[in-house]
Amino acid sequence: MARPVRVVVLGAGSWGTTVASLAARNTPTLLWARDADSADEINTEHRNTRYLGDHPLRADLRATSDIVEAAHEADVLVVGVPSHAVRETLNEISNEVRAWVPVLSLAKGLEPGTRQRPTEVIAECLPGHPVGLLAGPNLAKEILAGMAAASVVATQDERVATALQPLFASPVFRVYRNTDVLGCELGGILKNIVAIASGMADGLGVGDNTRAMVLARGLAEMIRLGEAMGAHPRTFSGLTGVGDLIATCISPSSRNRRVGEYLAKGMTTEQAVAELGQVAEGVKTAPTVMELARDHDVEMPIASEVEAVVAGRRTPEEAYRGLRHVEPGDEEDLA
Ligand SMILES: NC(=O)C1=CN([C@@H]2O[C@H](COP(=O)(O)OP(=O)(O)OC[C@H]3O[C@@H](n4cnc5c(N)ncnc54)[C@H](OP(=O)(O)O)[C@@H]3O)[C@@H](O)[C@H]2O)C=CC1
Ligand SMILES: O=C(CO)COP(=O)(O)O
Repeated sequence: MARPVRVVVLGAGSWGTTVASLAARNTPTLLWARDADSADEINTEHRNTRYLGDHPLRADLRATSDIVEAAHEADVLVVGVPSHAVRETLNEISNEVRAWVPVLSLAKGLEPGTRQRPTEVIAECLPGHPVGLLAGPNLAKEILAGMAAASVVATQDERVATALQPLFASPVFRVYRNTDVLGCELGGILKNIVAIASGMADGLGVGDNTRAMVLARGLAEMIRLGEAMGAHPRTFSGLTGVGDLIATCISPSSRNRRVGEYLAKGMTTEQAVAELGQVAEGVKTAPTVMELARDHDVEMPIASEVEAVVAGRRTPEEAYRGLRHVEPGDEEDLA
C-alpha cells in the first residue's frame, strides 16, 4: 500500500498552525516553528498559546524547529510565514525540498522592494515546483473552533489543485479550486488595505452606509488593478475576492481591520502594529500596491488614502474627508 502524503507547513503563527491542524485531520502533518519553545509546546501540550490562546490542537499534529528536517519530509509544502519572510525562509531550504513537491502559499501580501506576490517569490526560490495558494475568507480562530468555512486552492494546472483539495478539506471546511492564481492571490492581498479603511471607519464612528460604500468602492479598486495586471475580473466575485473582503472588513478579529481602528483612535502605525503583536499585511503592502497602481495607471483613491495614513502623512479624519472629494464617475466603469 502507498504511504500517505506528508504535508509540511512552514510558519507556526495563527494561520500556519490552523492549516496544519486541518491537514493533520487527513494526513501526517509536520509544522515548522522557528521558535523551539513553540515547537515543544505544540508537541507536548498540543497548544500554541502565543498565537491561538488555550485552544487545543490535534494530538497527532507534530512540530519541529529544524527547517531542514521539515523540508526533507515534505510531499506537499505549505508556506505560512508572512510575505516579507517567504524568500529568506525558502532560501534556507532551496536545495532540501525534493523535486516536483507542490508548494502552496498562505501569505496575503507583496514582497517589499520586488513587489512580487508570494507565489512569484516561491517560483524563484524553488524553480520547477508546481506553485499555488490556499485563500479565502478564513479567519484562523473561527476555523480552529470548527465553524464552517470555505477556501480555494488555486493552481495553474487544475490537476494539481484537484490532488491537493482533499488534504485540507473537512465536513465543515469546503475547498474549491480555481486556475486564476493571479486573481485569487490579488484578492487576498488587496482586501487587507480595504480592511484597514473599514477599521478606520469603525474607529471614527462613521455610519454603516459609509462603511458599505468603502467596501463596494474598495472592491471596484481591487477589480480595476487586478484586471490591469491580467487577472480575471470574475474571480473577484468569489471567495478569494468579495468573500475575503467581507470577512476581513467586518470581523472584530481581523488584524488589518484592527490596525485601522487603532489608527482612528490616534495611535501611530508603529504603536498599532506593536499593540497587535501579529502580522497585518496591509500595512507593508499599501505602499507597494500604490506603486503598482501608478505603473498600471489605475486609480485607487481608497488605497491611496490608506497608504497616506499608514505612512503618517494624513490622519484618518483627513482620509475620510479626502474620499468625499473624489469626483464620482460611472459606477459601471470598473476598468
Ligand atoms: N490569521 C489568519 O486568520 C490568516 C492569515 N493569513 C495570512 O497568512 C500569513 C501568516 O499569517 P499569520 O499566521 O496570521 O501570522 P502570525 O502573525 O500569526 O504569525 C506569523 C508567523 O510567521 C513567523 N515569522 C514571522 N517573521 C518571520 C521570519 N522573518 N522568518 C520566519 N518566520 C517568521 C512567526 O514566527 P515567530 O512567532 O517566531 O515570530 C509566526 O510563526 C499572512 O500573510 C496572513 O495574511 C491568511 C488567511 C488567514
Ligand atoms: O486573511 C484573513 C482572513 O481571510 C485574515 O485577516 P487578518 O490578517 O486581517 O486577520
